[in-house]
Amino acid sequence: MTAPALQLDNVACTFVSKDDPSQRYTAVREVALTVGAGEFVSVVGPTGCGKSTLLNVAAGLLQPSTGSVKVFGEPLVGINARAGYMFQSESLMPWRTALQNVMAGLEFRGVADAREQAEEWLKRVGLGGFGNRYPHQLSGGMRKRVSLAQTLVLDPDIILMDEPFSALDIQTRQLMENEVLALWSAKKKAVLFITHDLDEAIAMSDRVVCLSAGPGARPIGEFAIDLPRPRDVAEVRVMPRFVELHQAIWAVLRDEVLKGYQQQLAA
Ligand SMILES: Nc1ncnc2c1ncn2[C@@H]1O[C@H](COP(=O)(O)OP(=O)(O)OP(=O)(O)O)[C@@H](O)[C@H]1O
Repeated sequence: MTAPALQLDNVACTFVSKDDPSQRYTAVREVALTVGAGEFVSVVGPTGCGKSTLLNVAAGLLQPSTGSVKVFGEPLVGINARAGYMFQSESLMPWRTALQNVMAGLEFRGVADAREQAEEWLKRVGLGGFGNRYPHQLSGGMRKRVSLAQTLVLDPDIILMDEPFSALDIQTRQLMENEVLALWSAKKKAVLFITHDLDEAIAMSDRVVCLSAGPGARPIGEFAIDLPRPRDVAEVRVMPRFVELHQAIWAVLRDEVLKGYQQQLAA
């Protein structure tokens, strides 16, 4: 049996409290999470529960306080070199054109045909004619496409996405979600996708993992999404099975979301 792309075992992350440095805050604890090679897994949970923290652990940007992280069976040491990331915030370099942004990682690696590969990826994300534009000359959706090309051009075995489309309007967002699914199904990389949007999680994923509210957030439910593929994220939402899955997952998540919301109000 091949090792999972990503395996978190008994992971906990404790931070020094921002309000009172003498206090410690345990964001997540007892987290076991696996993403199989080629599997698309989403993590959903209330606001502030620790979703980004887990993604940072998977990326190797944050060392967990306890527990272990394995990447294709090997213990993760330092940055996860087999993963590419796409974050919520803009990650493009404003002084570089779209093409130069997509090329940057390949250049850094010393790849000889960086320009050709970057041009190819810009075409794949529908921006063939826009390589010479600077980020400020592109729409929000286009900038996300450039980010996507920038991530995928490096051909990572694991793709880590932290609410990548949350800033987009709903139509652009659905287009991007479908594009990601099409690209993913062609290459079948492992994806760990963080979102607070349950509809998006169900529409995209093979599996949805629910986290409890913090402190000490941990997985409290896991659901296999047995909807047929290929999927159109807008069409799949009206399928009876989608509605059933949504109800089942929301039943697990609802109280936790309320708890998370109340904690935010109290903070
Ligand atoms: N470096 C840090 N130092 C102190 N506390 C932190 C640090 N990083 C995260 N936290 C705390 O850990 C908790 C989890 O944060 P995290 O950003 O992972 O949540 P999230 O689920 O991604 O939130 P959201 O849904 O709002 O994006 C929060 O209470 C946050 O304030």
